[in-house]
Amino acid sequence: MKKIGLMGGTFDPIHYGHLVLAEQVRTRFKLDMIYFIPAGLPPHKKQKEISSSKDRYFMTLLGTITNSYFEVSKIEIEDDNISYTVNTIKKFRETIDNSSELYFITGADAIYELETWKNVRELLGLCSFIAASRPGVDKNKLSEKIHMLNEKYNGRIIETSVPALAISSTDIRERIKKGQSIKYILPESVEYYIYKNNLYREKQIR
Ligand SMILES: Nc1ncnc2c1ncn2[C@@H]1O[C@H](COP(=O)(O)OP(=O)(O)OP(=O)(O)O)[C@@H](O)[C@H]1O
Ligand SMILES: O=C(O)c1ccc[n+]([C@@H]2O[C@H](COP(=O)([O-])O)[C@@H](O)[C@H]2O)c1
Repeated sequence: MKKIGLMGGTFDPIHYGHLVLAEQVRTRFKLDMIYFIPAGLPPHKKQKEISSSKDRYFMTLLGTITNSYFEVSKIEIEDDNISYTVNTIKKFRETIDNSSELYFITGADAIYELETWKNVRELLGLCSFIAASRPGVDKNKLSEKIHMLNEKYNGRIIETSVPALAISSTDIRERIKKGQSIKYILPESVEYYIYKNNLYREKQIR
């Protein structure tokens, strides 16, 4: 029986917060593999403000390339519909062995929004969730929230903590706009990709 982690995100861009979370969870929960799934059309983000799925896919590929336990899945970016996790899990299940266990990995912020996700009851019946603390999130409140969700939906949300990295994609995009350094916040290859493709810069006024 295999234990497979799924790490969904917009990854605009992928950064060390995502990678540390995934690696810590992989080793702690003895997962055989983690699939990073860049969202095609992320349900809760303003579509026109996000980078193309091609750029986010390439950055996710570059960012995960040095870890042989990490793969990148095109399952959401190849689909023109909104990337609802419940649909992704069902589709992903069709591609793997029936006995495999699926663990959807998220940061604490996603847990607070979970009840707004599509078909949350069905979703929690399809896979376990691993919810990691994230800087700025109160751990007691997170535990209470997880307890409440598990009771209400008969879910399997497991709490874990990872080394706190106060990094977000939003902050990286802001830094680039302001011309500040992003070195050591994300993999160098991703940093190069961003500069080479001129991502996240204000439009030039001519
Ligand atoms: N620094 C971090 N520590 C722990 N979890 C994180 C961190 N950054 C992102 N995550 C988690 O990774 C998943 C994907 O996140 P996402 O791609 O939206 O990144 P983000 O940095 O939160 O992006 P944005 O700032 O654009 O909202 C989410 O479940 C999120 O909670
Ligand atoms: O299924 C949903 O309704 C849903 C709503 C919001 C977010 N998600 C998923 O949660 C993951 C993190 O989302 P985000 O917006 O923080 O990058 C990503 O895989 C999204 O597809 C899923």
